[in-house]
Amino acid sequence: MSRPEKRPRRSGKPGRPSEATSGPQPRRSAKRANRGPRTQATRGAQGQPRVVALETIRAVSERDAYANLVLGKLLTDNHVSGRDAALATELAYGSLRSSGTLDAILAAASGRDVTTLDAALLDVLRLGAYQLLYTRIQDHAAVATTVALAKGHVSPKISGLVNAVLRKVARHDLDGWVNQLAKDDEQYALSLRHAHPQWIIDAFASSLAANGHHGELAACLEADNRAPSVHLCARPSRMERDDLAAQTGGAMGTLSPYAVHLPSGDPATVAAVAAGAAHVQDEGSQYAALALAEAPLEGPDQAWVDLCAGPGGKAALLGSLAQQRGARVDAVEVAEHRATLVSQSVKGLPVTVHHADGRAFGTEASADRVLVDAPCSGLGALRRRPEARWRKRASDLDDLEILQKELLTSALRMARVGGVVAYVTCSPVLSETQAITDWALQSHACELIGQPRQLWPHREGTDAMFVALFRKLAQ
Ligand SMILES: C[S@@+](CC[C@H](N)C(=O)[O-])C[C@H]1O[C@@H](n2cnc3c(N)ncnc32)[C@H](O)[C@@H]1O
Repeated sequence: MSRPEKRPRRSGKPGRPSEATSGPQPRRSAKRANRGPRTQATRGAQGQPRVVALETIRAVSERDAYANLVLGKLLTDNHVSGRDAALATELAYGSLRSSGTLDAILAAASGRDVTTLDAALLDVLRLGAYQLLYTRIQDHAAVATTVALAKGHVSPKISGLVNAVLRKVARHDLDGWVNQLAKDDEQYALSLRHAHPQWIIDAFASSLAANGHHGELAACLEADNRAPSVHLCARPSRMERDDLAAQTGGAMGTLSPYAVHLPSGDPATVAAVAAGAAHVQDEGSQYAALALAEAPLEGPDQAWVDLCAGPGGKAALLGSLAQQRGARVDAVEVAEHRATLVSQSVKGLPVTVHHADGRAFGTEASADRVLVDAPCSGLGALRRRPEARWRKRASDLDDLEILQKELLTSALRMARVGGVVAYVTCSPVLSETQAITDWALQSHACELIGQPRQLWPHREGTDAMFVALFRKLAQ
C-alpha cells in the first residue's frame, strides 16, 4: 500500500527513543473514553478473526487488493461467521482506514520511519495498534494476540519487536497520541484524529465552504469513518417501494421515491433483490439518475444515453424509467468487463449496451437526455473502501479533469438543442465538480437547469454525489 502523505516525522531519529514515548503519560483512567463496545478479550485469540483480518490487510498492502472482496472470500473459505466475522471485519477495515494515523503513532513508538519496516511486520503492528487505540479489547490481550500472530504468521524472530513497540503504543490513548504528535498544529491533529490525508481534508474544507457548510468539517470526516447503511432501489414497474420496505423492515429514503434503507443484514438475502425487482444502490446515485430523467424537457423524449455506464446501477434505474415512458437508453462503457456488468444489470429493459469510448460515441445532436457519470476521484465514497483514502493522490485529479471535460464535451455534442445533459461525480472536490461546471458554461452553448447540487454523507446520509444539469442551446 502506498504511504500517506505525511508531515515530517515528529519522533526522534531512527533507532533512538522517540519524544512521544518519553514524554508525560496521560491518566490511564481516560484511556477508554473514545472506544467502542468492549469486545470479549480473548475470543478467537490466536484464531480465525485476527488471522482473517491480517490476511486481508496483507492482500491490500501486497497486491493492491480490494479489502471488501478479499475479506468476503476469506470469511467464507475459513467458515468465519457471526460475531467472529464482525470482529474480523472491524479489525481489518479499521486498521486499513486508520493506517495513516497508526503509522504516525508506530513511527513515534518504534523510533523509526515506518517505510523502513518490513511490510509484513508493519501490517501486524497496524493490527495490534488498531486494537489498542480504537477498540475495547484489553491491552494485554491485544498485545498478546498480536505477538502470537506475528510469531505464527509472519516470523518468530519479530515477536520481541512487536511486543516492545505495542507496549509503547499502549502508553497513551488516541487523544494522547494526537496531542503528542500534533502539539499545536490543529490541521495535523484533525488529520490524525479522523484518519484522512491532509490534502483530502483541504479539498473537503474548500468544498464545504463553497457550498455554505462552514463548521461541518469534523462531522464530514467522521461520516467517512462510519459504515454506510445499505440502500435499495425498488425498480419502477417491477415493485412498489412500500412493499420493499414492508418485506425488509427498511425505512423510506427522502431523495428518491424508490429508495429503501435497510436496517441491517445482507442485501443478497432479500428476495426482491434476488428476483431482480430491486437492486442495491446508494440513494445519492438514485437521485442523480432521477435528476436527469425528471429534468423538464420540451419536444421528443425517447433517446437517452448513459455515457459512462459501468457497472450499471444508474443504467438499470434509467432503463426502468425509460420502459415506463416509451424511451430507449444507449449505455456506453469503455472497459469490457464493466460493459458486461452493465448488460447483466439491464436485462429485460430497453437498454442497448455498447463497449465503446464515450468520447467518440454517437451521432451529433440527436439525444434527448444524456448522463455523464464521470470517472472521478471517488472521494465522495470513502466510506465504502477503507483503504482508498491512503492510495489516492492529489495528482490523480489532473488526468481526470481532462477526461471529465472530454466526456462532457461529447455529451453536449450528442444532445439535441433543448436536450438535457447531467454531469455527475461521486466527489465533492471543487476541481471536478464546480470547476467543470463553470468551464462547460464558458466553453459550450449550454445553460444550467437549476443550481448544481452537492450531497454529503454527514448531511444526506448518501455518498457525496455532485449533480449539475445543463440544457443545450443553439450555437
Ligand atoms: C463513476 S463510474 C460510472 C458508474 C455507473 N454510472 C453506475 O451507476 O453504475 C465511471 C465509468 O466510466 C467508465 N469510463 C471511463 N472512461 C470512459 C470513456 N472514455 N468512455 C466510456 N466510459 C468510460 C469507467 O470505466 C467507469 O465504469
